[in-house]
Amino acid sequence: MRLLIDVGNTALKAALCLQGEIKPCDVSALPWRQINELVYASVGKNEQLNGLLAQASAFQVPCFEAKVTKQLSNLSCAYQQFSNLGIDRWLGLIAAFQLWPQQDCIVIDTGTATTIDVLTAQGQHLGGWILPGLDLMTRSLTQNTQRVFDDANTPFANELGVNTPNGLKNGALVATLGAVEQAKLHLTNKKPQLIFAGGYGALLKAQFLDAIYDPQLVMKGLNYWYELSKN
Ligand SMILES: Nc1ncnc2c1ncn2[C@@H]1O[C@H](COP(=O)(O)OP(=O)(O)O)[C@@H](O)[C@H]1O
Ligand SMILES: CC(C)(COP(=O)(O)O)[C@@H](O)C(=O)NCCC(=O)O
Ligand SMILES: [K+]
Repeated sequence: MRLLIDVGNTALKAALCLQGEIKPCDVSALPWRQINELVYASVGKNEQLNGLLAQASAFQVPCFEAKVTKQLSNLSCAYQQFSNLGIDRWLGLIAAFQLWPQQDCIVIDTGTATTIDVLTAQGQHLGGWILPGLDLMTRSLTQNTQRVFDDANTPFANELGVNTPNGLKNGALVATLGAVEQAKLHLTNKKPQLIFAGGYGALLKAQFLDAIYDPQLVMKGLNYWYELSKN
């Protein structure tokens, strides 16, 4: 069994991969004796990750860290300084390229930040954008203004705001949706496959026709990275 670990700026996510099936798991109750290798990706330092790596070595489980490369199979990274690209973004691109081959894709991962990456059918990463995540957007305003306030029961909606929490939340949503529309302009094919992942992925996916929400996208990318890199 393969343990997959994805460390973001907010949370560490874990999953177990068995015969190609990826299932989220709880790191506090890991079947260490059935784990053959630990494959991980991290966008920053993380104490919890260090603890897991220490446990892995205690159980003699080999560990492999995913890194961004300029090229991986037919996928190529837009960044000259490819090591500066967030590994989560690279993994999302790997998963999109493997799952939707010969298809222009836009990968949107909503975590602490919302990242948007444009990928051509030929596997060329054209680049993308880094936006504050929806909660980061709303928090930055409530914490830096006197009269903008939020309301936990107000949903994010693609509508004009008719009160302060509406204006705040809907503004964060439409800013993010607008960026996705802008990303489409960088592809000649006007109907690229939109692939959403991350905490608000389902919410964003619902705003578009024929879009995909895959909460395990980054984990699938991590697994593909390992398969493609170990050979
Ligand atoms: N189930 C959820 N419902 C709503 N928001 C979520 C949920 N999970 C995550 N989020 C949002 O995404 C952020 C963290 O999600 P995650 O994908 O774990 O981020 P990261 O990859 O940056 O660690 C949270 O700050 C919150 O904004
Ligand atoms: C933008 C990110 C922080 C998103 O990570 P997350 O929201 O998952 O914590 C991450 O992709 C990152 O650290 N990127 C490095 C800068 C870049 O991608 O250009
Ligand atoms: K993420």
